[in-house]
Amino acid sequence: MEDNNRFDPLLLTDVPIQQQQQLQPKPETRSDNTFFNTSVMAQSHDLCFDKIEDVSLLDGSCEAVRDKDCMDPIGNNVLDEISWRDLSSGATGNDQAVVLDNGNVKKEISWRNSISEEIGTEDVLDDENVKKGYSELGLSLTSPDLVVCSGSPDIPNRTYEDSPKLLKQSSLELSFENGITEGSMMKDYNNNVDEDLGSSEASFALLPLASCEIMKMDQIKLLEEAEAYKNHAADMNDMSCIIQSKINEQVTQHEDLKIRFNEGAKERKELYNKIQELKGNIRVFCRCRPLNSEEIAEGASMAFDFEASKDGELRVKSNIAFKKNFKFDSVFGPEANQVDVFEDTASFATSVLDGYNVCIFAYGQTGTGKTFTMEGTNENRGVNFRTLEELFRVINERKNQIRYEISVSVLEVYNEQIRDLLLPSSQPGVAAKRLEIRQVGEGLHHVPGLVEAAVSNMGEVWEVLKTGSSSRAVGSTNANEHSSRSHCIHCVMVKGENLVSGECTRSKLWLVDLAGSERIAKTEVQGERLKETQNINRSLSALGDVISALATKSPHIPFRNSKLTHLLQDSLGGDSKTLMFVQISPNENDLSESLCSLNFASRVRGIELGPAKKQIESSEVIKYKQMAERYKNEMKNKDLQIKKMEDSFHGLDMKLKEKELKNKILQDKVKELESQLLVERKLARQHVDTKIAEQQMKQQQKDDPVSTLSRQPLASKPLITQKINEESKENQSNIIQQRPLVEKNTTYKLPAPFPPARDLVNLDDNMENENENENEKENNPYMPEPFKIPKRTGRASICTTSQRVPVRSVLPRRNSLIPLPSTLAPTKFLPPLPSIESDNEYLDQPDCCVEPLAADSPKRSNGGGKKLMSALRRSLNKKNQIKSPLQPHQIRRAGGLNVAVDRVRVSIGSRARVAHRLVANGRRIKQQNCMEKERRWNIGKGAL
Ligand SMILES: Nc1ncnc2c1ncn2[C@@H]1O[C@H](COP(=O)(O)OP(=O)(O)OP(=O)(O)O)[C@@H](O)[C@H]1O
Repeated sequence: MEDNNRFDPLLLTDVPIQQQQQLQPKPETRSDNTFFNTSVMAQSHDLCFDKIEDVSLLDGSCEAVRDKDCMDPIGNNVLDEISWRDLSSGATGNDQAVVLDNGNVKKEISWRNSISEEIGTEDVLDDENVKKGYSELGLSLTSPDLVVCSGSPDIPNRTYEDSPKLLKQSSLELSFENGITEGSMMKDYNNNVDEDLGSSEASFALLPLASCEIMKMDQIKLLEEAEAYKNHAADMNDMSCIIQSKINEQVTQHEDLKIRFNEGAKERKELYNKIQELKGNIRVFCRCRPLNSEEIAEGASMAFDFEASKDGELRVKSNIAFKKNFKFDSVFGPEANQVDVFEDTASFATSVLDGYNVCIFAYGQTGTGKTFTMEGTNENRGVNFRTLEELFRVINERKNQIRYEISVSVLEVYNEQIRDLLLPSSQPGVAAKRLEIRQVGEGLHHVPGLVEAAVSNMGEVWEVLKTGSSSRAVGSTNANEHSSRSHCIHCVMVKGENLVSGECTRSKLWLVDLAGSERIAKTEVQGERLKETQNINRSLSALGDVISALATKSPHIPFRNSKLTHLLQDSLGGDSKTLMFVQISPNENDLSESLCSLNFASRVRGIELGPAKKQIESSEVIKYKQMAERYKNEMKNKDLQIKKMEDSFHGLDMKLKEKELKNKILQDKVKELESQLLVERKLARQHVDTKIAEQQMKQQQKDDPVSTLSRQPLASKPLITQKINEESKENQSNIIQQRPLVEKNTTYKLPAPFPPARDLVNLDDNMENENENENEKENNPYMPEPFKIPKRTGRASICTTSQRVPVRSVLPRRNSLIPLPSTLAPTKFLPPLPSIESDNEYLDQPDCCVEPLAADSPKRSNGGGKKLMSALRRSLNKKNQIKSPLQPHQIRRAGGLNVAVDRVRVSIGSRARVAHRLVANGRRIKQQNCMEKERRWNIGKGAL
């Protein structure tokens, strides 16, 4: 069995299993034990040749092998052996000659086994010789196949021509008969050995016999081994099948495990993210730059142990006095590239598209790689570019469900001033437009007037980023050749509209590259750089205060202490997701600064703000927003209208004042005219009286010349006339003084209900008559009671007709003897106003009534009286006209004002101040009127 397990390296290693199977001997060949039987020999030969053929098959052909491996001694021997075998079988020609019985075979075997013992003597075959012989024969039990195939390399070169000699020898050997004893055989054999030992040929002579024996042995072994091979091959086949299936099983199991592991890792990450979100959505990544060439040249050593650091842990090297480990969400060592860093950052880009506000900012000491991480270089683009690239990638993925609009703004906070880096004027050295932060809603801050560049692809994005970057304030310091002297902020505004649900989102992504904190003593900055550094440090310390307040859940968070914190208020306040890159230097010399940054970052990581809020705008909200916008516009328009109205009111107010002034002037004039008119009227009346008296006298004289003579002439009462004249003058002045102003009529109230229009004139007449009579009475107490005209309806004229007026039996006497002026002063009158209003006004003024003519006046019948009456009427009209032009205006205006005030009240609602002013104006006017009235009354009283 042990042999069975021994595999020929040639067969097992180089020959495929199938070919090995072909090499197996046929099982029938084992059924016959007769080795020297022709058939057995033939079989054995066949087997050998088969084997050799197979060998030749492996190498191409026997010939090929021979040609190819002619220098190989083993190969040569094998081939020689084969050729010899061919020849020997062919040369004997008689199969019977080689027939041996089983007993001989056994003997032969036993001899072989005992040969070494029996030879025993030095001169026969010592061990060495046996070994030599064996080796010469190529006997090798350990490699039975090679017994056939190999010869000893020590065997001298034999040629095919040697074969007949060997064959002859072989034939001799094979001619032993069955009865040959072991001893004789040994003897003969020894003799032969003795004979042949001396010469090399003798050894060759032994070969055929040995070869046969060996062949027999080989035959057996070959058969056994062939069987074993066969079995083994079958086993191997089975085994290989099993192994193959096991391998397949393992592979599938491995794949399965791999998938499950990935799923598990993903789930773990999601859960971790959820925990982070619940904690407060501030995540902190730590990144350390590699040592730069200068540091390497100086022989600086690494302050951190990144190899030992794992799973977000940062270990400070132990040889340093201060030992501390920090824990962050991710730690990127010096060997980490931009792709590695962005791998963990990409999820934030997706969050922006999902409607969350996101803020990513880099913080750290100057020269630690903040700008490298955020902006990167052309070859190694940073987070800014990659995040936008990711945005567009996801937008493209979601293009069938959601429509997005992206715009980018770039600004910087330089020396506590906000500058727009996309404005063309923002070139270095050019005074930039100053911008301020405004609160546009609850928790929403905005910088009005900031340029928002709409971008739709990465080409446009890159242009915007380049423009912003080129305008940024950069200076050279000891710590960094291209040190950022300002906080650079990219604001990406994302508007999303879900095409299916109609849900709208409006979110912002802030990408902030902070200016580096630096120790002034260390960097030795001066002048402008010093000022910049102080501002940078101040704003970073304000950021630190905000972080501390947030961490301690202070009720007041000092966001407004710096422009930077004011801008980042929305991001740090809790509604958004925040990622902070804390950048550190690997140099041991910078350890104190690095530790400061790391402590700060740890505090940031400890802040718990609660989950981020999705910035959703539902369709309803949008509708209401649009409505609010519309109303806002309408309000704006109304405000404009009100302003216009205010202006026009102001103009009207001015005009009103002007007109009041004019009015006053006119009133004065009216007063003057009225007094003039009164005088004229008195004069006219006197004249008329005189005329009447004259006529009466004449009439009386005619009727009764005697009595006329006995009567005291009118001229005999001069004193009375004089008295009357004096009284008349006094009355006149009193009347003028007592007479109210025309405008007073606007507030003057009629004592009785207003009479119908048609009665006005009659009423007028009656009133005039009454007044007249009273005046007359005053003037002349002896005067008899006048005749009262009964009230009539219908249109009445001042110029009454003789038919309408009843003849008075006794006419009153007039005492006035003052002569009339030759002509009345011509006055230009405007045509009388036909309105009732004017009549009313007229009626409102009892002092201004036209004196009625006596119904029995002889003037009625003559033209002179008519003329006078018409002159009086014209005068009266003139008075009316002089008085009235302003009055209707005033009334109308007052009405207009009221209406306007009402309108204003209706239209502007809360804007009552305009109306108030107008009302106040109205009130003022009224007050003025009252005061005027009072004043006049007082004057009047005083006069009385
Ligand atoms: N991870 C990195 N790999 C290779 N080089 C880096 C890395 N980080 C930074 N650098 C290099 O270090 C130098 C300083 O980096 P950078 O200007 O980004 O620092 P900074 O923190 O922005 O400085 P400052 O605050 O002064 O602006 C640059 O030359 C940059 O290329």
